[in-house]
Amino acid sequence: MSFFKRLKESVSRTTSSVTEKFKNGLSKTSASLAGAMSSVFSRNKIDEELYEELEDILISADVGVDTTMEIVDRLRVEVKERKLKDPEELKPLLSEILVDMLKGEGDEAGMNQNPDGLTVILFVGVNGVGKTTTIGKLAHHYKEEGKKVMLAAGDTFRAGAIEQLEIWGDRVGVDVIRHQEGSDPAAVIYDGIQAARSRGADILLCDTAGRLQNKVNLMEELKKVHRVIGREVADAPHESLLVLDATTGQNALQQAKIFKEATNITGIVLTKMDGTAKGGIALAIRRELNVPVKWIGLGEKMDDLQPFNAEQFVHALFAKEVEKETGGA
Ligand SMILES: Nc1nc2c(ncn2[C@@H]2O[C@H](COP(=O)(O)OP(=O)(O)OP(=O)(O)O)[C@@H](O)[C@H]2O)c(=O)[nH]1
Repeated sequence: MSFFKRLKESVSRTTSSVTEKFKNGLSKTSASLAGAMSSVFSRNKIDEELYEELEDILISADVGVDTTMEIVDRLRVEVKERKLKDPEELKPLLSEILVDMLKGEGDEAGMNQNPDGLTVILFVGVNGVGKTTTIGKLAHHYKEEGKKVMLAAGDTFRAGAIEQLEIWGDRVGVDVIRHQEGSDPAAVIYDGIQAARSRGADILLCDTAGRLQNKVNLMEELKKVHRVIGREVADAPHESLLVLDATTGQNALQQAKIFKEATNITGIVLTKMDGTAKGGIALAIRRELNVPVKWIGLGEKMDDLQPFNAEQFVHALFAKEVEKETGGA
């Protein structure tokens, strides 16, 4: 069976609204990639020039130089092994390689949760990347699953951050634990844990301030937060998610590298994918950081935050080609 057929089968296992969300959210990236690639695939033979054109396209989609080289090298090997001659045959092969690379080495992008007690999830990232919005959307997601969710307003540094989280708390209908602006984030999160326990919450989502200007401060603050959480709840935080704005491209990658040096990151949330034509950044982040992308922001609505899925992602990029080959069946 061709890879496009397999891809279609695999995405049809989730509800069609999820597939539509991925397709709509990634339509800018898909349009720009598909447009650029059509000239590659309509060449009359697979040669060095074709590979070079493909490299340029991937790099300009923010896939990053190292990741692009890895993709094209794998393509060359497979073309030789499978004895492919027609550039058209590269489309499904390229999609297959992208799915494989986005999946990583078998580590599923699922969220680690406490099987018997409170799950604590920590959010880190610089201001303006969509951290508060992501916490709000995730609170909505878990509430829809029937979980009791609470929020801890640990970004005590940025003016307005606490109020913004409270607005989300009201909107979603979950309690927010807060202190005064400027207070100790670890103390807010400590109180959050106590309140979550006494109110029987399943999940506590903790905001933090993302001060990148001073790495030592950032490190110390996050270390203290981790220490407090770990002392109160065994094996917590269960996830430490770094929120990155996809529209900032290679800058997001740089931020991620600094955060990764400062603290233990278990997953990435890539926001605003709907606002960029350079969604290739997801690949660069996955490969260069070796941290799974766990959630993806595909729009501003509450249910536009989706669990990341490599097949859905690649399917959305090549949706037109998949439909063409599988005949819309
Ligand atoms: N289109 C789109 N917009 C998003 C997405 N995620 C967040 N936003 C928007 O990005 C803007 C910034 O989001 P915030 O949540 O305020 O940013 P923030 O990271 O919390 O800022 P700090 O509180 O300073 O950390 C808001 O207007 C959000 O609606 C997304 O996936 N798609």
